[in-house]
Amino acid sequence: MNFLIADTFTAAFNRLSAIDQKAVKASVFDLQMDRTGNGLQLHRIDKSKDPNFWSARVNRDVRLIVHKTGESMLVAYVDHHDNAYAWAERRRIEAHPRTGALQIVEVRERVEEVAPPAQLELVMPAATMPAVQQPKLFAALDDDALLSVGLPADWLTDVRAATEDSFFVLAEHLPVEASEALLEFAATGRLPAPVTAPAADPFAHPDALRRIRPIADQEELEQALAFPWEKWGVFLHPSQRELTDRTFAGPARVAGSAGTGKTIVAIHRAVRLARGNPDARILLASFSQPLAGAMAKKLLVLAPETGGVVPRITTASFQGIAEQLYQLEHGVRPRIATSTILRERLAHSAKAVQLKGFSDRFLLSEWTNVIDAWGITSANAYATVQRMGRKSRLGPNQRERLWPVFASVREALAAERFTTWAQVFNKLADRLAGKPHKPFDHVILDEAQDLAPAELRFFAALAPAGTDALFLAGDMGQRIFQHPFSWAQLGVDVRGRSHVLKVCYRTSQQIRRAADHLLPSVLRDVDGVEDERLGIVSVFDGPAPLVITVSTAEEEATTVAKTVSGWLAEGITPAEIGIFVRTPDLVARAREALACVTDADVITTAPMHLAKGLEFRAVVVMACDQGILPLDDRVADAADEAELDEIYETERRLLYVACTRAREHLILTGVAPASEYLDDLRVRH
Ligand SMILES: Nc1ncnc2c1ncn2[C@@H]1O[C@H](COP(=O)(O)OP(=O)(O)OP(=O)(O)O)[C@@H](O)[C@H]1O
Repeated sequence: MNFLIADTFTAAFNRLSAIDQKAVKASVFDLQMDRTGNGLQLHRIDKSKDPNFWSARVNRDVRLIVHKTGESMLVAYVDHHDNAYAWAERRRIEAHPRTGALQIVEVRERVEEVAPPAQLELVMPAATMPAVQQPKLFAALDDDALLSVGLPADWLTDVRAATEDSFFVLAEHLPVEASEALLEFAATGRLPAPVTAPAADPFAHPDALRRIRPIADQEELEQALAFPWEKWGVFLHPSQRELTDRTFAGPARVAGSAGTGKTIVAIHRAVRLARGNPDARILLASFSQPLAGAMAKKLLVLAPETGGVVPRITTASFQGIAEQLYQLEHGVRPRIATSTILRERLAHSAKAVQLKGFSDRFLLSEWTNVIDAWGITSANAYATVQRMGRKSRLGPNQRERLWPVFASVREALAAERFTTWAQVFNKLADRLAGKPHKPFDHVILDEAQDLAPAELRFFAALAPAGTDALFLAGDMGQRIFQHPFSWAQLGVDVRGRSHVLKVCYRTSQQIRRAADHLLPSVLRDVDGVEDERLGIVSVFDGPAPLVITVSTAEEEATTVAKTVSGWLAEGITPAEIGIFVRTPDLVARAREALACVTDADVITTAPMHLAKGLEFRAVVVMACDQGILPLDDRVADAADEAELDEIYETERRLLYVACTRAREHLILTGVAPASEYLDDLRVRH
């Protein structure tokens, strides 16, 4: 007999007190050992429409709801006595007649039972909103189309009557595959192709595996109950599972907007590869040490078994792993030239050759993004380099004049035993290329959109080329540190092996939609790989983000303090709040605003660049003033119109990253005249 648990059970389990949870765990373990349930006093739930629902006694008050057939025992729900019964009385578990996926269907009897739609707050002030009757979102879809995406027949009428505001309330009652497909239809006018059933087994359908997981043994059960709030540890979206399980003949990439679970896929994939081959050595790396640390923690959730796969998965930051390998080779850490040193050496060399017409900023940027990034070591190489991502054109004469400056800086740095990160990565890549044995079998990288050329070369060389060697997770819309360049030219060709995730788990529909207005709907990289950003759906609903422009910094501080205090009063903890500003200097403005707020020291205040990869229940993006977003200093850096465009776009992406850290609440504040980007967020959706 199959033993299974449902996500409705883990979610309900999570809401119980610690004492009740302990008792429930013991009962579920008993049930797994003795699947007849004889020891647990099973009672059939007579009032349920589904004759296979039974209750099992956990303690005086708590009841476990199981669904028992000849072939399977499914742990479906748990709650205090009356609630547990009420839940089971209103559910059916059955294979959907069209898709074949097993579903937990909420029985739909009377239309008025569904709560009226919540009044949604809108970004625009109410006074300026025209009072329009909302169109029915799905009126154009016939029964056949609605059933094809897994909508239970009971809900056809409600869905056809749904408007934009009422749909989210309704969506909570529907199986997720149906609500996601309908949201995608609302966003794009297209219904996604249904997931085809692989076999006659309704439990094996990819949509069923999102909510119901077969448990093979006690170890798996322990893992599933160890961190019930980490739903991703047990239940994956079919598109996430597919990318976790698939074998790729060459380098592959997972893309997707913020919060679509790219990191989750990267971690699952690492564990899957490690479990699949007991000798495999895997690198799971991310942009920074804190992000690598966060992945290491999640890895333990997914593979808690001691002595298991975790020791074979190395988690590290991009620079961290390079530093370790450098140290192994050279016995010392690399002596990295800071940007102050570089600026000083460049100015000195420019003066020595009496170079005119190029600013110090330009020299540093050309050094960092062209000479050093691409490892240019000769005048010839500089004459022909494509200066990828540098939009300003440089003719042969200009390059000839510039080269002696860069050549002398290279010599000066070498003489002082300085190196740069790009040199470290490039040298290690060269060394690895000649070695028959590589340090890893599989390399998985998160935040791949911010890889520099030398870093990509290095990571591509870390594992033997071939099946599943390199897997990259990233979102072009969040590229904030690097100029774009061709991955294919460096041998990392992901064309045909690039997949986009479309379900956003982090950010409410309202916040995600507003943030999406900051970016184009399709992003294309240098190799022509496209990320389509239309049709992304969020799995939950919340208040619309607020955009507030005030006249003075004091007024802004008062607004932020009031908002944050309101969140705290609502039960959001200080650790669940993040405040982001454009530059490190502005962090003081955020701290001052929090001066009178309780437990303010636990609230994260940071520059936007450090927001990457994080998430908070509530976020404030402060100081969105003109001159700050985009940052005047950076705009002044632009060598020409084309470079100016790139700077504007990068600043926009930075704001997108900051906004998409928010799960439920987002507020943006600025002192007038405010950042022009705020107008995009204010657009009525
Ligand atoms: N299948 C899932 N079920 C439930 N929650 C999920 C699932 N997949 C991801 N999540 C949750 O969604 C949030 C975002 O996931 P993750 O950090 O992997 O997204 P991301 O695409 O890497 O985001 P970003 O691009 O912003 O770094 C996390 O809280 C994660 O736990």
